[in-house]
This record gives sequence, C-alpha cells and structure tokens, in this order.
Amino acid sequence: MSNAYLSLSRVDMAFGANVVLKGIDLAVQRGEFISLIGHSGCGKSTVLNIVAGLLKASSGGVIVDGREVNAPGPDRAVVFQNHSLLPWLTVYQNVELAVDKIFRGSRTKAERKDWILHNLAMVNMSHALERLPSEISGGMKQRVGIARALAMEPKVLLLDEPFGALDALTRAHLQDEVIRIQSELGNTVLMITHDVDEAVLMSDRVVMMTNGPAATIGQVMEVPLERPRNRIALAENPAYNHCRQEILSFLYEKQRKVEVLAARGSVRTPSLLSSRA
Ligand SMILES: Nc1ncnc2c1ncn2[C@@H]1O[C@H](COP(=O)(O)OP(=O)(O)OP(=O)(O)O)[C@@H](O)[C@H]1O
Repeated sequence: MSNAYLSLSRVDMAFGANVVLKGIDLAVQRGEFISLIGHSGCGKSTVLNIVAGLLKASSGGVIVDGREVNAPGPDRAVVFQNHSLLPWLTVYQNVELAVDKIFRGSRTKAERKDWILHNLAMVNMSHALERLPSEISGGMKQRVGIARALAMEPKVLLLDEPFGALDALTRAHLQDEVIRIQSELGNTVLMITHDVDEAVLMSDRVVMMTNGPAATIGQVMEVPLERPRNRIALAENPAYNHCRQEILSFLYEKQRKVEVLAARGSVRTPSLLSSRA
C-alpha cells in the first residue's frame, strides 16, 4: 500500500441510511490503467467522485502521490460520459479555459497556446478548433473533454464511462486513441465501464465490485496481455478470452448467486464475496 501512487483505504460511504460502499481498499501504481466494473447502481461513480474530491467519504480516505484528497483539484481530472463542455466556447477555448487556470502563472501565453494545440492534436481535433460544441458530434465532444483533461497534466485521470454514449465504431476509435495516449504519456487512470471487452482491452487490472448496498471490491484481475494491444488479434487470444470469462463469471454467476441467496434470506449482506479472489 505504502508505495502506491493512488490509494483508497477502508473507504465507506453512506447517503443517510443508504450504505453504498463498505471497506473499499485499492492501491494503484503510477502509470497503471485500472477499470472499475460492476452492476448498475453498485457505487462505481461514488468511488470515482470520492477520488475526484467531489464527495467526501463517510470514513476512510484517499491518498494521491502522498497527499490526502479532501477537495477537487487539478491533480485529478475527470471526464464524464456526457461531455461537459461549455456551449458558448469554441473547442479551442474550452481547453484554453482549463489551461489558463492551471498554467497562467507558470507558462507564457505562447507556451500555453502550443500546449492547447498539442493536446487537441493528440485527440485528432486540430481541424475543428473554432467550432462550438453544438457544431461537432458526440464523439468529437468526448475527444475535446479528453484533451482538456490531459492538458491539465493531472496526476490521475478519472474516466466515468467516457465512451458510454458513443456508437460502437466511434467508441472503438476513441478507445484506441486513449490507449495510444496513455502508452505515450504513462498516465495513471481509473476508468468506470460497463463494458467487459473495453475493460480487458484497456486495463492493466480490472477491479470488480460486488452489488450494493454496502458494495465492496469482490475481485481484482490482472490483465496479462502485452502492449500495444490489437483489438482484432485479441479476439483469438486465449488469455484475452480467459479474462473476459473471468469478469463475466464474476458479474453474472458469482454476483447473481449472492443476489439469489440474499433474496431467500440466506445471507445477510451482498458483500459476501468481499474478500479478494
Ligand atoms: N449524491 C447522492 N445522494 C444520495 N444518493 C446517492 C448520491 N450519489 C449516489 N447515490 C446512490 O448511491 C448508489 C450508487 O450510485 P452510483 O452512481 O455510484 O452507482 P454506479 O455503480 O455508478 O451506477 P451506474 O452504473 O448505473 O452509473 C445509488 O443507490 C445512488 O442512488
């Protein structure tokens, strides 16, 4: 735990009487890509919001690079499923706003401009700098959101279903771009997803959450696939298929059994599987 770049220790979260999270422990190394997967409503966004500093855990804590998190900060950039661009600013200005806020005191205007252009080029948006969000597609808006997050040079990139609202082809393109950028920059990433293939394709480890209430980490799986990863070649890779099976089995067999037992009153809480497998 001690040498982790990002760590969550004994995080509990309750909204009134609704105990959403119980005993979340996770240690993430610098440069690691972690996916968080679990059934709808189990508490994935709550975990991410606690790391972002948007929510305060009821107990336990989060440490990023040796510092306790207790508020939002530029060291943790968030990309949400539904792009959060300001509609009255152009693509360029949306990124500029974040860059100016963080680097006004440390970089010249020319340096900041180069940096904005560089980050928009990384997500292939150089052709649309002057367009408003209403004039670009959903996938393009997500690209700008990712460029804006990367331009903040965050210690940790927090992605809350960043591809969830996109069609399959756009989603695949953008996944590939994020994979490429992460391999170039070595970002530490925590990503929420519902998509088993996406989790395996993109992650170093997949963190599987038990069903709520009182959700916790049920299983953590290493993805033993070399990078760069090729989505087409992976389809026939036994290790890739094994990883998919493992997640599917967790989500649709192990978690389902707990649900059934809980419904029959045989178990007291759905966190029966809380010990890491
Ligand atoms: N601000 C809040 N106030 C009260 N309850 C909340 C709040 N945020 C989340 N919850 C509750 O916490 C639980 C977990 O929600 P959360 O959004 O974290 O789940 P999730 O796994 O991300 O869901 P999904 O996959 O559907 O997005 C839900 O019961 C939700 O109603």
